[in-house]
Amino acid sequence: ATEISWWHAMDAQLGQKLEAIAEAFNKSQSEYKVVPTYKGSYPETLTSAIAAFRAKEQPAIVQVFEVGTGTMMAAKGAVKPVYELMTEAGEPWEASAFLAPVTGYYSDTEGNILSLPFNSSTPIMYYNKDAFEKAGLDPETAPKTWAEVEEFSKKIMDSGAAKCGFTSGWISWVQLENLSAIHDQPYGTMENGFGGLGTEFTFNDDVQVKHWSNLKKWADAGIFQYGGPVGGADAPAKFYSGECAIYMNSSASRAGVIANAKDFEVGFAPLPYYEDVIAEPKNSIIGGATLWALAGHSDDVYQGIAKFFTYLSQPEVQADWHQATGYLPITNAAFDLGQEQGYYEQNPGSDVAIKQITRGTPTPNSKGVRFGNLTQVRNVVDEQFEALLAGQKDAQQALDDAVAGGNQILRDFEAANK
Ligand SMILES: O=P(O)(O)OC[C@H](O)CO
Repeated sequence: ATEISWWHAMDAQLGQKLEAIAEAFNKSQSEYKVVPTYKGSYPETLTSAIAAFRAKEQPAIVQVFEVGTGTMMAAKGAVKPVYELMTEAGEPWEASAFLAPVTGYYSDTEGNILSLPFNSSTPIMYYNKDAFEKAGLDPETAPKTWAEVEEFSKKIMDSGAAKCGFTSGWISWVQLENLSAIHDQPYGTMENGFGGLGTEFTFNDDVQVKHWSNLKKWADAGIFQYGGPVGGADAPAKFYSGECAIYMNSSASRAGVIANAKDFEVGFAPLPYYEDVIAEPKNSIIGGATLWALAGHSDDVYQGIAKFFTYLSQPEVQADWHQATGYLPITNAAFDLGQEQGYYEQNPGSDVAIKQITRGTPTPNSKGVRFGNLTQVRNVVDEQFEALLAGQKDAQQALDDAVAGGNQILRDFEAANK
């Protein structure tokens, strides 16, 4: 069989499920063999793929997180766009089969999908119902606003139900990029980078400054505990162990929560918002990753990738992956299938992410953020957030410095992609 190498960044429950899907595809036919390899975190996987491409040892498929999209789109000679791959391979391909927020993010200006939106997510809120109950709060009522997050956290801490109010994965994604989208604030110019190169970041405006000031205040009071840079590796354990009663992270953290938060009931809710800023929060934005086919492989390999992508897009496979992980059902048919199966009714909270990412009418500020080298920009955001927590600067200064550092990265990206 022709081997199709697949580099990915999924570990623990997500990695096991991914391996099982590759295995099922391999069993379903005998011409192609998909060989998945775990390459570390999302940033590590992207870096490995770029290095491999330069050494002409690139895998057939690489999983790239959403913030790597701008970089991949600019790397024209390095990728094989999915719409082209599917057409050339004669595989049926309907862009309209995919959920609108997903297709919008991963398409070029002509509306062609460039990578397969295999695992798209959006951040949500998880909470410890038992801790809520112990604190005299209604376990069925999650905090809706940031004011309630603060109020509930204080009650939880004062009653001894938990040591900390909340923690969060991915500060940049959850507490800055999504914060901006939900409150209909631009993250940068030119429709958050969708308009092309020549963009500037603008995430140092009032709402972001207010939120980061609050996070610093809440961190000092012990209400908020920082989960660490990039994905926030320390955040999940703080929730699983009962230390923090509220946890904000990817909808795909659901798999880990279900497997590890065994000692209490978990509630699922949309992300909080500032009611004095917006009465009806906008949709949250996409995260997770897509699968990019890379250039430089044989026709036979491309034929196999196309067959595998068709397999991954089938309603049964998609619905199974979505239900096992918490990633969004990326096709409308996979969502419909889940409804027919009664999945959402039987699993309360499993549709929070879908409802949140599709609520209201998206604005240019809530379509997503797509800039070149955004991976590096996130590192700058993390550094500035840590400087804020360390008391080296206030929120305005930290965000101003993150914008200045981010803009420099954008200029470097433009210079390299002229
Ligand atoms: O944890 P994931 O896979 O949903 O990804 C979270 C972020 O979007 C990564 O940039």
